[in-house]
Amino acid sequence: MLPTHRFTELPAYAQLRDHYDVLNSRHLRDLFAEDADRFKKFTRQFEDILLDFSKNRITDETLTLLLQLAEQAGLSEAIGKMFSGDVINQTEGRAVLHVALRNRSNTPILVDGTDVMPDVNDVLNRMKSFTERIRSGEWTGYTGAAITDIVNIGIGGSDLGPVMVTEALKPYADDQKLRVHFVSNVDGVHIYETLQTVRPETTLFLIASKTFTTQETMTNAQTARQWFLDNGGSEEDIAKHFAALSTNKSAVEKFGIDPANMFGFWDWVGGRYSLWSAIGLSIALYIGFDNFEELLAGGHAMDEHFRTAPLDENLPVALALVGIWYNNFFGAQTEAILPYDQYMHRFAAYFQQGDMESNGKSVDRNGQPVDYQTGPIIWGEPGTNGQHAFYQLIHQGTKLIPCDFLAPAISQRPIGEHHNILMANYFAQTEALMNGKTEEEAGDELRKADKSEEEIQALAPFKAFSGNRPTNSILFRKLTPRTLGSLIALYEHKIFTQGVIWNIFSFDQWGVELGKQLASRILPELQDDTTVNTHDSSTNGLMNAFKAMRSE
Ligand SMILES: O=P(O)(O)OC[C@H]1O[C@](O)(CO)[C@@H](O)[C@@H]1O
Repeated sequence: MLPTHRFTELPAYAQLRDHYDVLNSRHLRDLFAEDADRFKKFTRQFEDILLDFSKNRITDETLTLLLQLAEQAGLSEAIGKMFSGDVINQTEGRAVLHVALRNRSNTPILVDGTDVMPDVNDVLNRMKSFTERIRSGEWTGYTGAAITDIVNIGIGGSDLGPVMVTEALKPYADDQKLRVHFVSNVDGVHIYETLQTVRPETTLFLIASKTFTTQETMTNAQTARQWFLDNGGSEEDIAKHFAALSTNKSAVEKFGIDPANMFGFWDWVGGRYSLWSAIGLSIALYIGFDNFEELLAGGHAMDEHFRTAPLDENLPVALALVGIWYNNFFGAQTEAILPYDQYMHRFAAYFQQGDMESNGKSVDRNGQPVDYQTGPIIWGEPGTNGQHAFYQLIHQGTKLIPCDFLAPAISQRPIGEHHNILMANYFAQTEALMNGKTEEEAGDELRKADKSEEEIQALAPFKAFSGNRPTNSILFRKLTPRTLGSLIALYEHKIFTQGVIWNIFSFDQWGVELGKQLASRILPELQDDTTVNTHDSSTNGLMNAFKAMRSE
């Protein structure tokens, strides 16, 4: 069990409120002018990853108070409990052990008195030999031809992680010919379009679902199965073309997948933390098992840092505290994740689930409604594309949007001046957001451009930037599997830290249930043309309009 507290009653909370009143009127430009050591003070290094959080509206005192807040919330104890397999997902009665999946040191981790590492290693070994057989062409489809295409069918945590990682690590798949496809949406368009591009005799379907009951995944899996049977495959051939990644053995067998092709995991792996488990099989197939192990090693290295580094040297803790500062004291509603790396184009989408499904809660660990803000809205796109879309609002809008800027020093595809141009934009953006441009400076520029004093007066207010807009810069050497593993774990532990401090449960997701329940009640009502009158007037009206439109 995690310790509980009242977030707003922690002594440091009141001190931070008072401190906010002082700091809110300070400009980042002045904070930098006053303190030559700011960069040194507010950067933290972990292996090849540098976190610079100096361009935040903080001082030494802010950081001290935020660290006290973390200590008073029992963060150190909570970290210990997660790593030791305590039942910290209390509403589901489960431990939270994605860290065990990447525990390369193999130190025992006990759940109910049993070490989970032998089972973890057993599945990893099976994934390794399966991956090698598929990639080498030893495993063949029903015509004797090697597998060329992997279709992962899954949704949420059984999709977003593998999609994000396979995109991010595309350069590591250069050596081989396997293509990966991902089908998640129950919209038939998704499976239709994917099946257009593959052939049954050379395709391996991975049915990825922790529960093996998710409506979208089961529907897509049945459609894939039928397509396979309709296009040359037989029932006996299914064993060569379907594998399951799941915790639910009986449902897998019922679906007709050979238990030898099932790669299991455990209830202590949350869906949105599962890319490190058998759910990562598509990743291993795509980039090879050695690279998959490097990804795990990177995650493990960050775990060890999070578990052992003092809080004030701890990268996930720094990210979490800065986020809390804006979320709970400045009233910021959102956070943008902006990778300056095209291969990371699904990174923000991945952490939309990671963060929002974890910390989108309004009841605290005492079962009481919270009277403070919890998880932020996460969004973002890669730079520089975002600059030409939504950065206007970040620079000059009325909302405070803390942003994380991520970038590699070394491009995976060094072509001409591209990377220097990309990085020039990366550095320019955080500098611009911090410093802004005064009306006076805007006026001087207009004067240099020979504008009349009248024009200057009229235009300067529009050309000024308030600045004082906070950013974190996360600079890393290169987007290797190891570094990506560390970056993912960095954000995972940030989310955990914030959940502990907000006194909420970060590892359940009851908020997704109601919609699922209602959809299964509505589905039979859509199966004929009878007028619907069992809901409110809007839902009835919409369903009846839908029925009328489809029969026109
Ligand atoms: O892997 P499953 O069981 O199909 O679940 C998929 C997703 O559905 C959810 O339970 C809720 O939408 C997610 O947490 C999970 O990642």
